[in-house]
Amino acid sequence: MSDERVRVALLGCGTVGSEVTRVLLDEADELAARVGAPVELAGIAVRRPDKHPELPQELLTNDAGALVESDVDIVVELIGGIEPVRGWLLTALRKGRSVVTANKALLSEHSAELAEAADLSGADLYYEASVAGAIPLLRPLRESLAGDRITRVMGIVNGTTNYILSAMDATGAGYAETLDEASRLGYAEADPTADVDGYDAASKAAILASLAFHTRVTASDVHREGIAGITASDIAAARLLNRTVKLLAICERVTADDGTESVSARVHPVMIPRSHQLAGVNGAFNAVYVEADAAGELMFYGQGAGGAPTASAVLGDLVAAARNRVAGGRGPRESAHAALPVRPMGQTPTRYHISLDVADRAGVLAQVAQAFATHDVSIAAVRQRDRNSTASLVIVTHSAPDAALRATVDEIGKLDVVREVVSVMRVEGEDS
Ligand SMILES: NC(=O)C1=CN([C@@H]2O[C@H](COP(=O)(O)OP(=O)(O)OC[C@H]3O[C@@H](n4cnc5c(N)ncnc54)[C@H](O)[C@@H]3O)[C@@H](O)[C@H]2O)C=CC1
Ligand SMILES: N[C@@H](CC=O)C(=O)O
Ligand code: NA
Repeated sequence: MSDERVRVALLGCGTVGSEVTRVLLDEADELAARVGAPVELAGIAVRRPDKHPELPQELLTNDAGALVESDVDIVVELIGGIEPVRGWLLTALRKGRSVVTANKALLSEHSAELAEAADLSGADLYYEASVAGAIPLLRPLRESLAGDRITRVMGIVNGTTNYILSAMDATGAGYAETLDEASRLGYAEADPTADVDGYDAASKAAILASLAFHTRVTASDVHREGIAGITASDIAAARLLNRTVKLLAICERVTADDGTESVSARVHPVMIPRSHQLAGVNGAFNAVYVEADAAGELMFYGQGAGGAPTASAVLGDLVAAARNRVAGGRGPRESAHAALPVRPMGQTPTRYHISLDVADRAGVLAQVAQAFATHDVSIAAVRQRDRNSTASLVIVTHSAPDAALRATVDEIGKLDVVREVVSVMRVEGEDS
């Protein structure tokens, strides 16, 4: 074992940071054996040191900037958000300190400048915990699959919304009470609108698309819809079709007829058949499918949120960065050479489920069908149920550009014969 210590600065000691601290202090000998040198916690930046009587007081500071500038080898950032963290991490990387972070909000907007700063000094930048919590997913994309051609990454990447949707589906629980529970359990972001409005999943989709397609994709490139608009009617409409509702991140490599390639990345609620493997992913669990030319289909599953699971991924990165310090060498650098354009959502082929209450009289179906024909959208299935003077129509389309599907829904909503558009949602997967 090397005599040289690897000195670690920890920024933030909340849900995830407190679990990382516990392991660093309690499992110091074990970590040293794995790294090949002692790993020393040099300081912990917290907002209010007086609020942390449980931590070694000599390690605490409220000056994260000064801790980053001090004599440390690795900075572990578990505060979250973009500023002031971005400045601290750029400073750390420019000074040659390796960075381990779980901060998807920052990475999905600023990974290019962080990667450039890391390259200039030769430092490592690791962020396994930023997507799908404990699940080893970014390392497989960056390393194990680096020789393959990935075509699709799709899955459930936000634990909070999956926890809420699972509860709504299983027990009919209300949205607000379930969100409070997800926050109490440490799954939700400090501002939970990042979860429910899909920002967190969009950040993760940007990170996944960047790694999968060797292209810089930022959160603003990702089409984003959250679950705030999901109602009991949507859940009931899905149930009638033996489907359930999940918030999915879908990243695809799209090849046009002329062979040119682009990338599509989107986050939105989707109805999937109950027989689909993602339908059985409940609570704060995440699951991600990766499709690659040679590997075929791979599935990654596990705890996507929570202090201890996320700390597992952070500590794995910390050990990797520490080993590089001790043995020399670097982790994988940014790979963005493909620089594919991002395809707008309107051009992305999707399929819709549309549930309508319509007047129960002759010619209604023809008017509705005409709206589909006008936008060149073909219908895969129609189901009708009569209720007094109203009928309920459930329509599932074939694949069509999303813009055409949206235009069809707008037109249908304006028809006199349509009393209410009850539910509109994209669908994935075939009914068995
Ligand atoms: N909680 C989870 O399940 C997961 C969280 N993450 C990410 O991990 C990071 C941390 O998340 P949590 O631990 O859940 O958040 P948290 O809100 O529990 O902890 C953040 C801590 O940073 C502290 N902080 C804020 N400003 C500070 C400053 N200027 N100096 C020192 N400390 C400061 C806060 O007081 C708080 O204790 C975020 O980037 C989050 O997105 C990633 C995966 C899962
Ligand atoms: N708020 C996030 C935490 C993990 O990334 C989630 O709910 O998934
Ligand atoms: Na992960």
